[in-house]
Amino acid sequence: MNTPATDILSTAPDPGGTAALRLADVTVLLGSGDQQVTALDEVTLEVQPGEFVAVVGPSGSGKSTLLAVTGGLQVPTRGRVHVAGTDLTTLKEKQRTAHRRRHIGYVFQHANLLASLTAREQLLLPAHLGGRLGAAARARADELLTAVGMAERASHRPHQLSGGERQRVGLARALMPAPDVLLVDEPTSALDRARARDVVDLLAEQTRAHNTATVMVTHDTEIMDAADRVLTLRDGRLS
Ligand SMILES: Nc1ncnc2c1ncn2[C@@H]1O[C@H](COP(=O)(O)OP(=O)(O)OP(=O)(O)O)[C@@H](O)[C@H]1O
Repeated sequence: MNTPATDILSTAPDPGGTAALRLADVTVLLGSGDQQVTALDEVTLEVQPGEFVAVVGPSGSGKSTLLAVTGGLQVPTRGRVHVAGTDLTTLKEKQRTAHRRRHIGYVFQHANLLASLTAREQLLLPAHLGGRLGAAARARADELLTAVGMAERASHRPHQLSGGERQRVGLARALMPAPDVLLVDEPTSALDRARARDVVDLLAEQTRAHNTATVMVTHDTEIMDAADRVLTLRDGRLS
């Protein structure tokens, strides 16, 4: 009997599908021997463009490992990680770095701004270092600073900004290369409740405005409602 065409199609390899981010059966083992830990255990996750997913989990549940693997900083022991249609696990380190710079934006726990640069310069630095600092980069930086409500503080340095304002600059900087995937690590841990709410609402808004597939890891359960989907990580398993 012939196999119907639909069956062939449904089983055909689909490297990325429509998802901007796709993790398939990702397992990460860390350490060795008696000390070996399963940091991620068969994690499968798809995130569509414009979707904001929050991953909550207690300390040691695998949140940092999930971000490291998704961001191409760490290669999983097993499984596949597709970002913008490319399987990061098949790339050599140099290609992976290039793919990461082009397709992934990162918002850090403490913004990680450079002390000597103004807010605007933080956004322009990669273009400057890459010899691409032209009118288009400047216009994009200004547009993003406006989008995150920081246009009037564009000339301020980090010590002249509040924690929430620094996070806004960090978000604008992450959006500069128009990434397909935005990875966010505990963005509210240094903020009071009102500022945490502002930052997470802004993340949701910017995810939609820029059509990024956003994954935020956090242990802060009060900010979860801003996400489209909330997943829980426990002992390396995602549910
Ligand atoms: N280099 C390593 N060698 C062995 N085990 C490790 C290593 N790094 C992390 N682990 C373990 O892997 C598990 C997952 O760690 P991970 O840092 O991803 O958790 P986390 O949820 O981010 O924790 P936290 O919220 O405290 O930062 C933990 O049990 C941790 O102890």
